[in-house]
Amino acid sequence: MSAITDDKRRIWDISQRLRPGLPVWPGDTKWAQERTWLMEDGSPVNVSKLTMTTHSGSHADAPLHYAADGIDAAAMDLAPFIGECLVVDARGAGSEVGVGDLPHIESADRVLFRTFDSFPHEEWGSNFTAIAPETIEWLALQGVRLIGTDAPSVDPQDSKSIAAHKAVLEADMRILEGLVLDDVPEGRYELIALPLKVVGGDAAPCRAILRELP
Ligand SMILES: N[C@@H](CC(=O)c1ccccc1NC=O)C(=O)O
Ligand SMILES: [Zn+2]
Ligand SMILES: [Zn+2]
Repeated sequence: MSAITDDKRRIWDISQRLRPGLPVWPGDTKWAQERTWLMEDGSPVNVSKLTMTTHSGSHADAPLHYAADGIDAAAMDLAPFIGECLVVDARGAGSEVGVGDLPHIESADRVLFRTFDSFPHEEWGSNFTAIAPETIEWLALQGVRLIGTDAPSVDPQDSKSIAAHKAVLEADMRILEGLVLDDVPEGRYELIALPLKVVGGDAAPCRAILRELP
């Protein structure tokens, strides 16, 4: 029996399906696919072209997104994106997750927030729950290195200060946005969510999963 099938730990795929019609930030690049080589036309293979925003679906922001001199997706260390995490049910937090919405959090390196009752797979929602900058500062003081959310941003859609992203920058934390956490009970899991190695990328899509801890 291969080691792959031996590992019976449950896996939750917390990634959005990348497809035409994928909801994107208003004004951002829509997801598009085009076949460039077709077997039906005699090509030995099918090949496609993708047009997409770096912030497509479940993705990791790079510091370059919120700091002109920030590092890009290809330069980010991978350690924050692999390891034990805590999933927190923050539904009902309202416009933003405040420190008062947090459970007692001890020794968490990574915290993922669920804010949707049901993830909006088919339509863009502008009134998503952001994360208050004070919450990010507090989590940084607890040693948290990565913050994830099912929302499309840690800041409100109309934010001009992007104070939550700036708090992340100050603490040199990492961000995952657009996760799908509907089927994930609160608790501790192994997170694996590796950003594509996009040189110059201000963000990069991830195939994000959670796995039962050993
Ligand atoms: N996922 C992005 C959303 C974002 O910031 C954004 C994406 C496209 C165009 C503009 C954006 N932000 C503010 O104007 C974020 O990191 O928050
Ligand atoms: Zn983003
Ligand atoms: Zn962001």
